[in-house]
Amino acid sequence: MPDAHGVRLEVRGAAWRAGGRDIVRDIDLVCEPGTVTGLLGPNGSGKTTLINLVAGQTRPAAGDVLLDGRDLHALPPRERARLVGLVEQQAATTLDLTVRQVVELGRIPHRTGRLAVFDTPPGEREAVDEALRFADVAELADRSWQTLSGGERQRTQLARAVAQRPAVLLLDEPTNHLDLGHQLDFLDRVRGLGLTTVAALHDLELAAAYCDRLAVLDAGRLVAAGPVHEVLTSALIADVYGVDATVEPHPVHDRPHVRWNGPRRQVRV
Ligand SMILES: Nc1ncnc2c1ncn2[C@@H]1O[C@H](COP(=O)(O)OP(=O)(O)OP(=O)(O)O)[C@@H](O)[C@H]1O
Repeated sequence: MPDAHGVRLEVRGAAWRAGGRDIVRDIDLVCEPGTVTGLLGPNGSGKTTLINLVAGQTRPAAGDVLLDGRDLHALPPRERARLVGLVEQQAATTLDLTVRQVVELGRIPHRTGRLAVFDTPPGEREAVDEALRFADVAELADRSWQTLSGGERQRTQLARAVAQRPAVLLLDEPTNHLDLGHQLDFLDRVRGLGLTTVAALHDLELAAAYCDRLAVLDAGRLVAAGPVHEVLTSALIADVYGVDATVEPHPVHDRPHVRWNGPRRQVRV
């Protein structure tokens, strides 16, 4: 598995525009090395947009993304691809690849010379095998990607990102196809990687249980960021999600536990 070698990620005044409007703007966010940051916010609030900016997939219209002080968007593409691993919300491909071949794609940024895409060099097979085991997809290695279930695809994409051995791991709603057991297992394993991780999550319970810090987007603006217990309050849930909820310490793990009572507008006071 990758050593704990996360870098410091800093987003400074970042903005991105499309369709004549600001999709995100004035985003200032610091993620210390090896920490897990949960990115929260309602549908359309800009989580995927911010993740794509940090992944180097899109360029900010304003501001910077810095990795250990270096401008991510100024790095050579291959170096950027080595440093940042991305598990997208819905990874689609029409190619008929096996699970092993999908995971091998994670090694491409590390290759030098004129090796064919699936011509795995000696020594690299180990990284791929480790990643397959890590994400619990080793038994699926020879299966066609096209035949996988949603959860199996998500775990395969995690294996690809782990095989890449990045310094920053970006996860866009990584647990949305996973059953409860695999959700807990997935986030537990991700924490164990020790990478600087940003995960867009809709499940507030999971975010509270597995993240060190939370960052909350609302209509493209960062409205809160900080340690989980400071950010995840009933006032924030009411403001951002329009939901009446009670937040109290979880009886087992002492992290915030969210109990929703209903949409805010229907709650009588
Ligand atoms: N290329 C684009 N052109 C126009 N609008 C866009 C474009 N990309 C994203 N948007 C809009 O920007 C907003 C933010 O989208 P984004 O996918 O970042 O939200 P999100 O917080 O990830 O949402 P969800 O929780 O639904 O996945 C949405 O209103 C979306 O429709």
